[in-house]
Parts: sequence; C-alpha cells; structure tokens
Amino acid sequence: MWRVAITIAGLDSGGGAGIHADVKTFAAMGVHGATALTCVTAQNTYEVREVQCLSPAMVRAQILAVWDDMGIDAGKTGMLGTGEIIEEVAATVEKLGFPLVVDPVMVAKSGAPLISDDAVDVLKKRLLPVAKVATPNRPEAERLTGMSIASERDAERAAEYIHREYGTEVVIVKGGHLPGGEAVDVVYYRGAVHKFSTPRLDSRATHGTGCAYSAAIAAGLAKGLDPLEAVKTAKQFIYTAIKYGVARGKGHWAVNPTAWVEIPAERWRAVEELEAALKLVRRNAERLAKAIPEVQSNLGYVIDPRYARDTGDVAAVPGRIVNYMGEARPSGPPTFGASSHVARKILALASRDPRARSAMNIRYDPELVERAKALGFKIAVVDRRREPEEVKKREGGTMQWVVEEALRQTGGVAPDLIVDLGDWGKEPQITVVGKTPAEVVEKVLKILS
Ligand SMILES: Cc1ncc(COP(=O)(O)OP(=O)(O)O)c(N)n1
Ligand SMILES: Cc1ncsc1CCOP(=O)(O)O
Repeated sequence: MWRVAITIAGLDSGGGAGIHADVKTFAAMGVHGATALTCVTAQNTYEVREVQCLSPAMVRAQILAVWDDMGIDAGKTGMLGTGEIIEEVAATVEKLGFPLVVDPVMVAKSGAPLISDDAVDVLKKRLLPVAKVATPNRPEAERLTGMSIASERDAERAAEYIHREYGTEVVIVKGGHLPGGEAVDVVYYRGAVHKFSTPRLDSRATHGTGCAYSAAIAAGLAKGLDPLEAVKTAKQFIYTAIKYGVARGKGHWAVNPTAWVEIPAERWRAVEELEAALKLVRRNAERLAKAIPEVQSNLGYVIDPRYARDTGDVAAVPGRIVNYMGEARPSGPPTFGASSHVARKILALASRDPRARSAMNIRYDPELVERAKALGFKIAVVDRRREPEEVKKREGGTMQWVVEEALRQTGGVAPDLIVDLGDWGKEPQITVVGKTPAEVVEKVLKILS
C-alpha cells in the first residue's frame, strides 16, 4: 500500500533544502510526498535573499486538503518562519494525530535566520510537545536547552532534557557539528540512549542535510517502522546523500537524496548493458579471438561518472576475455571491481569526458590502426617510453598518464582508439573507447572486418 508523508516546510529556490530536499527524500524512500508550504525563500547555496511567509490559515488548509483526501501516515516540519505558523501547525497536528518529526530549523547554513526569535519559545512550548521525534543539531539543541554541548555526553544530557522538559518521545541530537572521526547521533528513546554513527565526510555538500535526514525518518515512520529502525536507515541515507552531493554552486553544495536509488539503478543498468555486449562478443567469438592480446582483454563499463569513485564502480569481466581454442570467451559474468587496468583507464577517461564510459583493450597491430584510420576513427598514439619515472613508480599512475597523454592530443575529447606502443616488458596494445560496451564491441568488430 502507498504510504503518504507530508512536509510542512519552506521553499528554497535553489532546490537544495526545504521542501525540495524533503520530497526528493520521500520519493527515494518509496513514500508519496505531500507538502504544506510555509514560507518562500529566494535562496541559493550561499545566501538567503528574501523570505515571504504564507498565512497560518493557508498552511492549515494545505494540511487538511491532504488529510481529507488521502490521509497522512507521518509528517515532518522544517522552516516554520513565525510563531503564528508554529501555533497553527501544532494545533492542527495535535487534532489529526499523525506522527510528526520536528527539525527545529533556526538558521540556514549560510547564516540567515529562518525563524523569528520569539517563535523559538512557541516551538518549545507548543510544537515539541506534539512531536514524536525531534532532530536538533548541536547549536539548535543548545538553544533549546540553554546547555553548552561539547561532547557526546553533553549531547545525551541535552536529548534527555528536551524529552523531559517538552515531552518529545524520541530526541536525536545530531553529531554533525561535534568533533571526531565519526558523526555520532545520540538518540534518547524510552529512558535509554542509543547511538548511530557513520564516518565523518569531509564534504562541501551539506546544504539540506537536516531537511533530508528528518524527511527520511518521517518516511520510515510513514512505512510503519519502529523509530530506532527509521533513524538507522535515515543515517545511512543521509551519509549517501552527503557523499554524492550536487557539485554545483558557489557555497555549500546541496545534498543528493536521489543517490539512494540512482546508484543501485546505475549499477543494475551497467551490468545489463555489459551482459548484452558480452552476448555480442560470444556471437562474434571467432572474429574477436584475433583481437585478444597476450595479456588478454577486458571490457569495462563505469556507472554514471557523477557517482563513480574507484574501480569498484566499474563493471568488467572477472578472469578477462580470453582466446580459448580460437574463440573469444568471457571468463565470467559482469562484476564490479573485476578489472584493474581497463577500469583505471575508463575512470581517467570518464572524469575528463563523461561520455567515454566504456573501453576494451585489444592486440596492437599496425594494420588494425590503419583500418581504424580509414574508418575515420579518432586515434591517439601514446609512447610509454616517455612516461616520467616518478609516474611509473606510482601505483596505478601509468593508466592515468596514458589517458592524459591521449586526451592532450585530442583536445580533451575521448578518442575512439588509444594506441599504447608499450615499453620494456609491457605489451603494446590498443584501447577501444566508447559510450557503451555495445558501442565498443561494434567498433572493434568494424576494425577487424
Ligand atoms: C527553506 C529552507 N528550509 C530549511 C533550510 C535549512 O537548511 P540548511 O541551511 O542546509 O541547514 P540544515 O537543515 O542542513 O541543517 C533552509 N536553508 N531553507
Ligand atoms: C594486463 C593488462 N594491462 C593493460 S590491459 C590489461 C588486461 C586487462 O586487465 P584488467 O582485467 O585489469 O582490466
């Protein structure tokens, strides 16, 4: 059954925080996202320029319009703007009774206030008592408790205080603003303290973190998860959203809630496409056997370069494509991390030209190069004997150097072929490059015909 979660929050015109972050999160977590907009902000990754809030009655009307039609399984609040809006939201949620996650948003990452000073008191006295979960960060918890928080122990005390003083059932003091190699969230729930941690990411993409995290918890509650299960999943979710943030803008880049579903989808797609290309290899096994070098061949395909970090993100053939009794034969099914050489070349290529996501190494033969030339393929020729000694010594440096040399010749656009003339003890070979593995195999077949 479809579950419905509502975000009662502000709009960030830059799309990084507020209702954009929340609705993306709801979608990625598989619940239907509804919204009750509180305020519009003219905002980007580095500043809030203007703020205009709706009337409390209009906020209530949005919540009721959703409630009267679909019902609401859980909700969350973000930027509420004014004390009057907070009053109205608290009264409405109290009446309807759905579980509410309160992200007590006070200040934007860029430093602009998102709630009036007098409203903080209303938030404490009216909204926190009707909330099931509250997710203050360190400065917000300090403002709600009047305590100074410098350690995990302080965070525990603050969480317990918020529960005791305001009656919120589950209080999470987030660890993002505390020092340490791990980001530890301290959760007070039913008289006990629980901790959830992930490695601290040194990332510029933190705009919208609190929004997406609280939305992920609300999505979990909407699905009927126990609060601790919801927090555990939300913690992994926000780690991924920060790690694969939206690298655009001059300030704090936006978190990327869609990474949660886009990365698994990308990995699935890469394997499917590689499998199809390997079928093409099997159908042309005799012809392709002539292209297999001494070191054997591999055919790799990297996931969308926005998400590619290392060779674990490149699907290839474990045990390579071998020449078995005059037939090209893939030794195993497409697997991530199965290639080192070809994968490193692909990573270097795709980081410069995102369309170049697949490659296959084949035997060097001047005749094949001539045929490729006649076909109009773009060719770069790299003499590895010119590779600087310090690059040779660096683990994995050679593949990167070969690609950089090739791209230097083609003005940064990936060529169809990189001809590597080899070195002492290094077999010369040709790397055929393309957008997809099927395109690469087609190119190899054309050169061989
Ligand atoms: C409209 C709107 N709502 C909330 C915020 C807060 O987002 P951010 O500045 O990224 O802070 P965290 O929520 O991540 O702690 C905002 N800027 N705009
Ligand atoms: C050994 C070697 N050297 C350059 S390509 C190649 C074969 C494919 O290697 P990998 O399976 O690591 O991609």
